Amino acid sequence: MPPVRVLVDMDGVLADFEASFLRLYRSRHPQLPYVALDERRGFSVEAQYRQLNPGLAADFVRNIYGSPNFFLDLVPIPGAVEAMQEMFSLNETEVFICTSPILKYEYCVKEKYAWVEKHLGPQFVQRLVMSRDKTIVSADLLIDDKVDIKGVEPNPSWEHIVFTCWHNRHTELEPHRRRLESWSDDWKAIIDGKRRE
Ligand SMILES: Cc1cn([C@H]2C[C@H](OP(=O)(O)O)[C@@H](CO)O2)c(=O)[nH]c1=O
Ligand SMILES: [Mg+2]
Repeated sequence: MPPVRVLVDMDGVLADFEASFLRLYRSRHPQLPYVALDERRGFSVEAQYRQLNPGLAADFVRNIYGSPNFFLDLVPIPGAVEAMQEMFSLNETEVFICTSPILKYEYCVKEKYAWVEKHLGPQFVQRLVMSRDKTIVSADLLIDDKVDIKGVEPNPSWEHIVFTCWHNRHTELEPHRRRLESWSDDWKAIIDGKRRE
């Protein structure tokens, strides 16, 4: 039987983008209104902050996650590091990290590599795929918090498993779509299910 190939997203799945964003935003702008984590709706942080405060300058929110060390200092999502080490050691399983850099890439790209080496080790630095378009990367599974993943390939090879995150927990999915609620959820059963397909 061929191995099962799994792509694991980084922000929102391995690294806690939302919590770090809020912490840095509040420390820089303690006088401004903010969106609490359990009030987050929709993938784009910027879109929701703009709704709250339409007068925000174009790069006001983007400057937070475009800052040096933002991506390097992201805290791992609970259970993520352990799950990745375990997934890496499974027989007949190929695991890769698949992440999109932000367009203001100066710090982000290098820091994503450094984060992976720091938290997951050099074996995962070799397994880091950076692409703004994940539909062209081939695999059996993509575990990702972004509900709508679009790109040039209309029929990606992977099944997208939605990783539950602050911004998507209220999103209703079409009945055929599956979620991984957290790293305590049974990710091994999802991989084993793919082996039998
Ligand atoms: C702008 C923005 C980016 N991101 C993350 C997702 C992408 O990483 P990843 O593909 O690892 O989830 C990256 C570029 O969009 O930044 C958010 O999670 N929320 C946002 O509002
Ligand atoms: Mg993500």
